[in-house]
Amino acid sequence: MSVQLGLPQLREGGAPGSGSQPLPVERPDGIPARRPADAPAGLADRYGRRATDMRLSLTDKCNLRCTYCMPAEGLEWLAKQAVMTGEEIVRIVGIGVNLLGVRELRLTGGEPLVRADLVDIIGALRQAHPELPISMTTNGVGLDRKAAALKAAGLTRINVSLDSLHEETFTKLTRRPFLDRVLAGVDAAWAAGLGPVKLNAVLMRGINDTESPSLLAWALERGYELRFIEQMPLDADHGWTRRNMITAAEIRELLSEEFVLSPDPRARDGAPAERFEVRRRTGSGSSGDSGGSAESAGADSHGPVLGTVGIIASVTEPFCSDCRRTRITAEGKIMSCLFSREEFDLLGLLRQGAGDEELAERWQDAMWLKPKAHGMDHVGLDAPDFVQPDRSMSAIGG
Ligand SMILES: Nc1nc2c(ncn2[C@@H]2O[C@H](COP(=O)(O)OP(=O)(O)OP(=O)(O)O)[C@@H](O)[C@H]2O)c(=O)[nH]1
Ligand SMILES: C[S@@+](CC[C@H](N)C(=O)[O-])C[C@H]1O[C@@H](n2cnc3c(N)ncnc32)[C@H](O)[C@@H]1O
Ligand code: SF4
Ligand code: SF4
Repeated sequence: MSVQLGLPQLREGGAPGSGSQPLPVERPDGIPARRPADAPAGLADRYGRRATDMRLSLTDKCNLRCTYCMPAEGLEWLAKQAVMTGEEIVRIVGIGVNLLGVRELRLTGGEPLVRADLVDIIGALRQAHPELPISMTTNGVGLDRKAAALKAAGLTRINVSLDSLHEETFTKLTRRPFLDRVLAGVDAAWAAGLGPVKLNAVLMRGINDTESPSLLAWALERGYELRFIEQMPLDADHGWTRRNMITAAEIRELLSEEFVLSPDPRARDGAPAERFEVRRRTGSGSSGDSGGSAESAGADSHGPVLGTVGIIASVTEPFCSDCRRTRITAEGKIMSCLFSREEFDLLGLLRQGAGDEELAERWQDAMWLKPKAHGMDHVGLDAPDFVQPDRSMSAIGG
């Protein structure tokens, strides 16, 4: 079970703040539950990082059942009243932006498009924060009908998950026959001006791994930025194994059959994706000579840059030391790390009548306790002491 962090016990009907019990000074492991008074401003943590990128889950529901995320059946949805309303979302985002230094917002889920009030929520967020970059990660089902409205409401850009261009493979991975609908959604997002359109593909051994070069060729032709993602242990079925996952080194090797990758000179800026410039492999057509690492390709030897590709290597090349993310789940819980086993019930406190300042302080306290990496004090999703969160990726907000 996840631990609920530091929610003060309020007197019945009483206002928070003066009426609340003080938070425990120390947790059993000796870490103070409140951040020290001289801690840096904003959403700082004990490891010198500061979260400025907020990822907010709009719902735990989804219309696909990707094998690396959800079970085929049997996952219960949150009760409607447990999920943040549009107004609550706007208030929480406002606290993050106005009081805590949040500079970017990502809407995710579950599947954000299944929320009937999605366009209204985006419109209200945009009205409150005219300059805030607001992006969304979606599976793309139904996006063809909503892309223009999302753009008009103020969405800045979009990422769409697309693991395969083969109907059979897509259906096997997502357990739903919706490839055509996703492709229509990707095109509509581009046409609506929601670019740069980024595509996410989780590679699964023996299913879509060998398709990676053709998926990249397809994306490059259309001007989409494809990112390959290492599968993480966040599936409801707990089927992940380190041995069976496709690593970043393998991804580079697979792509080297057709392409030459060289490091993108732009700064990474804490992004999960390491970006590479892509050129088509010319000459002998030899494959596999990159040894799993990016080559320094001369423009003449391999032709012009066709675009970029990203590799998100959360498992084998983690980027936790520069993590700038804070997460809010659909039921308004703060998760300081994707793999946190401790959550802080911000929505509960809000519904008890807490003011913005108090909510901001509690958010800071929760982030102060952010683990160093992978929910622990060290990296290692395959480490013996790693414990997979109770929630699947869909319920956390990926
Ligand atoms: N380990 C880890 N992986 C993350 C985290 N955030 C995102 N990811 C992974 O990165 C993938 C892509 O995330 P997206 O929501 O598409 O966006 P992004 O790559 O963070 O951001 P942009 O490139 O700015 O669009 C997710 O599917 C996760 O697999 C994180 O905080 N920790
Ligand atoms: C949880 S989904 C939520 C948004 C939307 N439903 C979608 O699929 O884009 C966000 C991202 O998490 C990724 N994801 C889900 N489970 C994952 C896992 N076990 N390992 C790595 N990435 C995962 C998906 O591929 C997707 O790109
Ligand atoms: S990855 Fe996204 S689309 Fe797939 S099951 Fe999870 S939440 Fe749904
Ligand atoms: S695993 Fe945790 S610390 Fe590492 S990048 Fe993801 S959210 Fe940040």
